[in-house]
Amino acid sequence: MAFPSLPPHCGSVISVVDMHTGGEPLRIILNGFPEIQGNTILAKRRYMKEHLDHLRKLLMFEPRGHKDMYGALLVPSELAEADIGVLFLHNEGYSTMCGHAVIALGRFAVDYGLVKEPTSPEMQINIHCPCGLVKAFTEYSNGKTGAVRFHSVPAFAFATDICVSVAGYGSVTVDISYGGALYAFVSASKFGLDVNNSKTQDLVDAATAVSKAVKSQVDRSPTGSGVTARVALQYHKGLIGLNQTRSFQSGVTRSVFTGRAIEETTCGVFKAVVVEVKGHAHYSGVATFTQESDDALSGGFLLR
Ligand SMILES: O=C(O)[C@H]1NCC[C@@H]1O
Repeated sequence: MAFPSLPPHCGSVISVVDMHTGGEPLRIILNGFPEIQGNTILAKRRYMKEHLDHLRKLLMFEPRGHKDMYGALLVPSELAEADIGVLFLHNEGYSTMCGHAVIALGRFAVDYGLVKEPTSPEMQINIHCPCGLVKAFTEYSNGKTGAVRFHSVPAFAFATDICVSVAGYGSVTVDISYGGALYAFVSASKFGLDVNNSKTQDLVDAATAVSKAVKSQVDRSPTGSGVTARVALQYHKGLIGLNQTRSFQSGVTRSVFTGRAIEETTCGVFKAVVVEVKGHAHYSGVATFTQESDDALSGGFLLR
């Protein structure tokens, strides 16, 4: 059936491009947003949180999104070497780093002409994230973008063998490591679980319990910043050397990221490493979202 004309729309209209990286969604905002004020990326993040949080909920929550939706809002950066700046959005707020988003943005920036004439076999894109400058390298040949690798901000083991009390599970030993965001690592076997074979909900329940004690989460993809933090932790423990590539598979989607420590560095008082993470992102859609003034649910809601 052919529709002769579009129905009338009123209220705000926001256009997005949807991608996913190993199954983890990313909604990139194309237009329809007001200007984000602030002289630095962190000031812009605060401005968005204080003045435009309703737009995060509009795009991340149902009926347009869902609890696990992620978003990227491109903003100008104050760093001369940055090609683009980005704020990351999700169901709870604004993260400092999002590796799966960086992988998707590596393609998007080239495909949407946000950076100068692409070069083959790879194009470097400097992405200013709230955690700092992240260098993405996008494969490019015959006019097509491919896999993306990125170099993290310095990553380091923050604390190891920390005992935390986890509701319902008792005392659990965790390692805490930074990969642009802080992660707590705990062996699934301590919960009688296996990341490849256990039910996702059981893993989520265990991670949520640990999260309540030390803050963490379970992801569809292997998690870019999580892989970064994990490689830094393994390097710190002497389990891997420089340039030793490890593969990390999502127990949920089976998608794979690779990670390796490529260089020693420091971050304040911590011995740190620059970690390279590589993965694939794909486009999944283009959408224009609208909001009607008489829709009581138009601001977004979450059912779980
Ligand atoms: O890849 C990442 O780093 C992100 N994925 C969802 C949670 C993390 O921020």
